[in-house]
Amino acid sequence: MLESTLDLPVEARAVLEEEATLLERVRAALDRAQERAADRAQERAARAFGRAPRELRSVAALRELRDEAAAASADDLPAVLLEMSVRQRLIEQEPREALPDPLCPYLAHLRVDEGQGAKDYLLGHATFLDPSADVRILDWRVAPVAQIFYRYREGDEYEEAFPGRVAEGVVKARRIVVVERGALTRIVGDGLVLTRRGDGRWTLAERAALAMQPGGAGTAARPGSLGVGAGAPDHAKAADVTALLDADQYAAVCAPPERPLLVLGSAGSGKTTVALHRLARIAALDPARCPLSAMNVVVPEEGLARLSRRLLSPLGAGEAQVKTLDAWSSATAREVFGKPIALCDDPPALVSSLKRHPALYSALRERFARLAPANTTLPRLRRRLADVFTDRGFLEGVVAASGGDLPRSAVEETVRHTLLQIAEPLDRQLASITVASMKRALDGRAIAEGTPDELAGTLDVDDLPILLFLRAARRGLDGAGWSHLVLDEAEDFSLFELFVLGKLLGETRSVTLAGDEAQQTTSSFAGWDAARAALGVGDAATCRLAVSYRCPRPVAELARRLLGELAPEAPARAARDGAPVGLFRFPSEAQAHLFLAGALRDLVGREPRASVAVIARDAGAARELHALIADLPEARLVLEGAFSFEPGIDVTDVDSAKGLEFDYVVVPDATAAAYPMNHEARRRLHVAVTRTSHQLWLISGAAWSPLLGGVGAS
Ligand SMILES: Nc1ncnc2c1ncn2[C@@H]1O[C@H](COP(=O)(O)OP(=O)(O)OP(=O)(O)O)[C@@H](O)[C@H]1O
Repeated sequence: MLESTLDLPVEARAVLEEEATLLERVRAALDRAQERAADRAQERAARAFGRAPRELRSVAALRELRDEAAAASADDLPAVLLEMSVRQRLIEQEPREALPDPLCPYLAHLRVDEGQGAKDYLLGHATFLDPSADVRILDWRVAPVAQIFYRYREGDEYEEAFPGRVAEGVVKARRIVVVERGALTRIVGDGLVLTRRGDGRWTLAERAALAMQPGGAGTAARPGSLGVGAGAPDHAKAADVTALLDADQYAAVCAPPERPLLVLGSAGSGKTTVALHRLARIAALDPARCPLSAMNVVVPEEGLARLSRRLLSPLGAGEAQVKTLDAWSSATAREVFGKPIALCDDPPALVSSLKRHPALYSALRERFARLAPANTTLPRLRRRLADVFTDRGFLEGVVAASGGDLPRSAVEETVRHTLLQIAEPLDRQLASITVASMKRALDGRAIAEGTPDELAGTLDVDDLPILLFLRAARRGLDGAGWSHLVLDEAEDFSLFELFVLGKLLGETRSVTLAGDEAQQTTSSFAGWDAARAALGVGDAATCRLAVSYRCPRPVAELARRLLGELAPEAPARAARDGAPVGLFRFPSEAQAHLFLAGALRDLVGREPRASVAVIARDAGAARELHALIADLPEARLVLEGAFSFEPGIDVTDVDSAKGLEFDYVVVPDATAAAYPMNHEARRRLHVAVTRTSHQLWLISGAAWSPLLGGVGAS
């Protein structure tokens, strides 16, 4: 340790020594606590079973018994199995005391002086106190001291009302601490950043200077080279975001649980982070009233659902239910209507747009204002919906009210699709034929498979929220008993979905909506007032996050330019500088692809820990690109959101990548054909580029997208 810090100035060395000593003290205290916990568990076992506890609880002994069982004779087997089950139960019953993880016991260090000498507090995900060792680790979710950490900076005087007292003092030290596999690897103080390099030596940077380096990696991007070192093997792990929350984010996280909250902000400003931290805090504050099993997160896409689960787990909230909108509406429809509903796999995009549009919501409210509750059974609602979607006059009214969002062709397309869906399924038409083989096509498939007849008898997944809305509006829905609800990427929820979710939320009203209108990728957004009203929380407080943390400045600036007139008035402040955006245009698509494949191969060799996304305009384009690098073990085609979040290259499309982030993003088709001059293309390209946390490349094998304006020309 000492030798590895010799190059550092005295003060930096002192900080490092201090943190190393503190970590050592914590580790020793945790070791002792673990031993005590084990002893207590053994005593309990001894009391309960009257047998030598250590021997009973031994996992090794259980393994031996398992081997014995495999070789036991039929006569001996019952006795061996009985013994095994007793031991297994004992091991399972062993109460797990929630001690902090010794390999990463805390995230931050706060030293305060309230007039009686300095006192050290550590913030982590679980509370652990050992006064005799002067160790205080506090759970950030519930400890009042966390307020001081998030609201003040080093040297600040503070005054905070805590339960039963007013705390006054001075912040002596405020440091974010990164511990990886039990070893200190980074200390971020308010004025300095200390990082342990791969060779074990420590380096020092000014905090402000660090923010100006691309990806914090300290390496400049070379023109034509993808990668700034973020995924290099010796790159230190980033600090836990829980320790990084800014004062506005922390205030939103601490908003009263019963108060509905709308969290707005540009891409990468921390909306998901705030929403999930708020959920975790509410559960920790009152686990009896707000059990995690009754907390729900609903998001539009599978990728974000997976990411949300990963983010909730270290916050101690891994048991919260995370669902996609489609999974939620299918499960709810099954529950409410009491039977499974056959769904059409791939409804036409235009029909989906119409079914999610706010103009349809208004029109249906009016049309069914007097629907009798008795007419809200599934068969009757289906019939009424079929009438609606084959009523050209009504649909033309919806298109006219859509303000140009929906083209006239949506009317015919919806009528045609609905007629196929309400046709009598072939199975039923052929019911009189009893020989099964006669109901199969020549290739052995079911006779309707792959034909328009396959649609007969189905509904679209977008019909389910409409059916549920009609049912809920006329007959109500039983509350789901949820204690908190998070709706992320809420700009993509339809008013039907919001209405039904609001009814299920019932009296609780504990809800966090997070969204960004500039990122809407479906036709459903009706404005935040309408969204709040449909959800039944018209009085929700609004919090606007102003700093863009994910994207480096060049990417944030490009993203804003792409939005053009759709950009919010006040630009978000980019938290750091970074590598310039790479722009590469080639005369043909084939050349563009060859160039990209080469750059990706180089990058995974140099930075095996990097996450790279190649975000194509749609699934078909993603498939083609993946074929080019399919031989690379690091390359994965991800179309249904099945992201692994492992290092490597995800070749995917805009819809799948929504809400996610990657070290490096490549848009392989920034062409006029893929992103023409219209609002939808603006928002989609904006979503793609803002997935970047370190470096962005735009590639075109034809004319640049006009949305890039002067950027592409240069
Ligand atoms: N205060 C902060 N300091 C540093 N990093 C932060 C901070 N808040 C959030 N982040 C990081 O910024 C990134 C973006 O956060 P998050 O995904 O919550 O943003 P978002 O607003 O939901 O983005 P999007 O709208 O694009 O889905 C994440 O890597 C998160 O850990």
